Amino acid sequence: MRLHVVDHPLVAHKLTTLRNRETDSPTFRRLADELVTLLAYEATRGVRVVEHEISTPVAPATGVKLTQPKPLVVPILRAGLGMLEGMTRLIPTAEVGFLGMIRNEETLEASTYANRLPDDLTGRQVYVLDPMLATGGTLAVAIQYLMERGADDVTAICLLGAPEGVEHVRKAVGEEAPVQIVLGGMDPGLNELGYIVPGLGDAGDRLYGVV
Ligand SMILES: O=P(O)(O)OC[C@H]1O[C@H](OP(=O)(O)OP(=O)(O)O)[C@H](O)[C@@H]1O
Ligand SMILES: O=c1cc[nH]c(=O)[nH]1
Ligand SMILES: [Mg+2]
Repeated sequence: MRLHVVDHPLVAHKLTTLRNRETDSPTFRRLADELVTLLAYEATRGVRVVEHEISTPVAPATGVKLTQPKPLVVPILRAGLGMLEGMTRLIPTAEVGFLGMIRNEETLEASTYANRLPDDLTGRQVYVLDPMLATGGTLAVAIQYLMERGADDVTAICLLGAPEGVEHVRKAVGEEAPVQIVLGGMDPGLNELGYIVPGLGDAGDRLYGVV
């Protein structure tokens, strides 16, 4: 499993405003959207392409195009939905599947309440979207599930992560797994409620309001 923490001043600048408790929901949504596009640019360096012959107005040329089947993007509801548009702006032809997952706020265990994915993911390259990687319980379950269904290359894009979460996912999927985690920032740790510190609070609530 590979970890890439994006080191870019624009990402750090946008993350700072995102974290600020004074930032309202519309601004939070816009920033999450902008951030995912920046992170996705890094996260898709390994997107699969094949050679493609075209003719320019001047001469024949060999370029590349995305392979078939197209990459699958999987936002983890609810908060991951706030990253979907920014991702599909970069890969408009990607297919989109959905996983609805919720973390029990007492036990911190993740459970799945919705699943709308292609049945067979054999050989698929999958991009998972979830703004927060805290204990890692949610992401570990999601990645293991996608790999059980056949995905052979999984990249998770998260706005913020904590070392505990990264290590949990690493242990769950295994060191050699074809899994990559791309983070906009890595915070020092978690508090006793399992929240990332300093973090940004509850990403779902900040995107969509408290339910
Ligand atoms: O790494 P973990 O400890 O598992 O925590 C991270 C998860 O918690 C949040 O979702 P939440 O359960 O709050 O659901 P929501 O998106 O509906 O708010 C977040 O969006 C992640 O999915
Ligand atoms: O800090 C955290 C941890 C889990 N989920 C969130 O939305 N934020
Ligand atoms: Mg939440």
